[in-house]
Amino acid sequence: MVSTYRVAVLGARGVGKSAIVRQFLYNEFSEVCVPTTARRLYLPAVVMNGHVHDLQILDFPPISTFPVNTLQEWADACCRGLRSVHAYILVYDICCFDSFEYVKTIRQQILETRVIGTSETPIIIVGNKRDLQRGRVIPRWNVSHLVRKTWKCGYVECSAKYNWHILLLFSELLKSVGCARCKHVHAALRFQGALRRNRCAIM
Ligand SMILES: Nc1nc2c(ncn2[C@@H]2O[C@H](COP(=O)(O)OP(=O)(O)OP(=O)(O)O)[C@@H](O)[C@H]2O)c(=O)[nH]1
Repeated sequence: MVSTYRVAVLGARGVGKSAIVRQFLYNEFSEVCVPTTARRLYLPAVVMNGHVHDLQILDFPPISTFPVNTLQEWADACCRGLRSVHAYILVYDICCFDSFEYVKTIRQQILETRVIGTSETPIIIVGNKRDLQRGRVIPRWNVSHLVRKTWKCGYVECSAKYNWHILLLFSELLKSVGCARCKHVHAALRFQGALRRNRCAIM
């Protein structure tokens, strides 16, 4: 059986959202900063522990506010599909304080606008640009403690540039969306990559 999971990647301008997705899908990284102007949909299939999962990864440009209802979601083309995903990846740049504040705000808005009675949509907080560790603005322990203990969210630090912990991020993601088969997976779990690498549509 193939399961399909829809995931939204959100974060402030230039934190590396697209770089993370492209590193995961294509094993490539570019120093050139090309601002995302419209949401992009990637449709990889991922094999994990012998099971195939279809992912729909939505890479969003920075949004000003999370849509409070379905009407607002559909009125703004950039936000379409945002409220109905199975998980959120909220990315910040470990060297940029404001980008963490952005993540805080968006997370709060997601919680406030969540439809009462629906099951919780997992949120994973990602600290990107770990290779620039010397420029870190908030101690790792403080963020990790806040995110894991207080927010009850997953926390991963990665470097899209050096492909460090990118697979870990997506394995955490699959685990968090309740993939029963993946619940007892340990660090040795292996992704066999995106099977249909070229399935990328710009919407
Ligand atoms: N050093 C370093 N640079 C990175 C890393 N990830 C992304 N960058 C750089 O950060 C810049 C922005 O990367 P993008 O992937 O375009 O960021 P984004 O969040 O998708 O940007 P917008 O969608 O326009 O908001 C680019 O110049 C990347 O090369 C990383 O892990 N380390």
